[in-house]
Amino acid sequence: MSGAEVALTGVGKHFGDTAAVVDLDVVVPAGSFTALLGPSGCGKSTTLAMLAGLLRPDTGDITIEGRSVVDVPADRSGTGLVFQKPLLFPHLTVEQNVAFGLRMRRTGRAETRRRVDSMLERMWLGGLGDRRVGELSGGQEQRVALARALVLQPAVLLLDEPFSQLDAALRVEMRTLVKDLHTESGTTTVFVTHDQAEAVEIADTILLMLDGRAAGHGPPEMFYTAPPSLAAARFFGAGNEIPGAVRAGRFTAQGLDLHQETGLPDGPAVLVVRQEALRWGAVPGEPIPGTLESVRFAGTHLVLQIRSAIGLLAVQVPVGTAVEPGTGVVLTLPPGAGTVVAA
Ligand SMILES: Nc1ncnc2c1ncn2[C@@H]1O[C@H](COP(=O)(O)OP(=O)(O)OP(=O)(O)O)[C@@H](O)[C@H]1O
Repeated sequence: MSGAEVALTGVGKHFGDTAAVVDLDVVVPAGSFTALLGPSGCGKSTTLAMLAGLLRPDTGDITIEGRSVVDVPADRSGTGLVFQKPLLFPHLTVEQNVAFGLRMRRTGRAETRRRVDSMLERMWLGGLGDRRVGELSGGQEQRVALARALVLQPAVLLLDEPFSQLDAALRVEMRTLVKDLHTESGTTTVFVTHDQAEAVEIADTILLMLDGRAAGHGPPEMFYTAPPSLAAARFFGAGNEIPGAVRAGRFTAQGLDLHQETGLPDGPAVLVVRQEALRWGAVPGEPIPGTLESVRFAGTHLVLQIRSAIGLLAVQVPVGTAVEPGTGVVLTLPPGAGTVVAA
């Protein structure tokens, strides 16, 4: 089944005095792979639980393909859910776990067998159908949990940090599997993670949540090349923050016009520039003279710290670049390399 559009309008949820989710207005496009990203406690799991119909929002509405699901029981909302822990039925076999939902729906015996068998094959679980789930590895258990959700052909697949308990190599394998499944089925997928690298790798769209609120929604590249706020830039590790001000659409720092255009109104602002967006040496762009203070080996590159008139700046250069601390150097800010955000 192909995916469905999911829309949240003014969605909020409190637990006592804690505002877990505040006024969330988001449209998750049909067929997208959306990462719900943010630090611990920002409201990701609460949002997912509301999408799944496990929690009722205090305010607002959630629709799937235009139909409100706020008062629809979780098993009828058209969503499939996989948690951090597989939560399989321990007394059932792999095959019985995967068939469970179909049996509940009174799907015919032959049809159930056909769908379960084909799902087990697809999940590299062929031959394990008769195993008790207690005899499986962590990765196999999580594949059974995925199979159990997907065999029902949900319109929306909801995944809450599904691989966080697996080791690094297995996580990479499972990400590839989930991405391939998404490509094959087109099922709208919402994937909760606190890991920015995982979100960038797996998703076509990221919804960043900070303190219960949406703090940016767009393709992964957007958060690198045009972060919507200082907080969003910091979450993605912007690298350099140059304080300054906007006057008539131009950003200046320490009286220097860095030729960065912005639509922001006049007032204090910060130019965020990733370490890899600054250039070492005089190339086309805004030259920034300074003194090389330190050099740090970072595995795939060197990170240089340069003292300049606009503050201490970090830039990445290839390993092997000839650098000598204490010497005068020139960095370049290429046109459009930074983003001006409100302070
Ligand atoms: N059942 C609950 N009762 C009380 N407070 C809750 C409950 N569930 C969540 N919260 C609070 O709501 C806020 C958001 O929690 P949520 O679990 O949605 O965040 P999260 O981003 O998923 O965090 P994590 O990555 O740590 O799972 C937190 O402050 C949390 O303590």
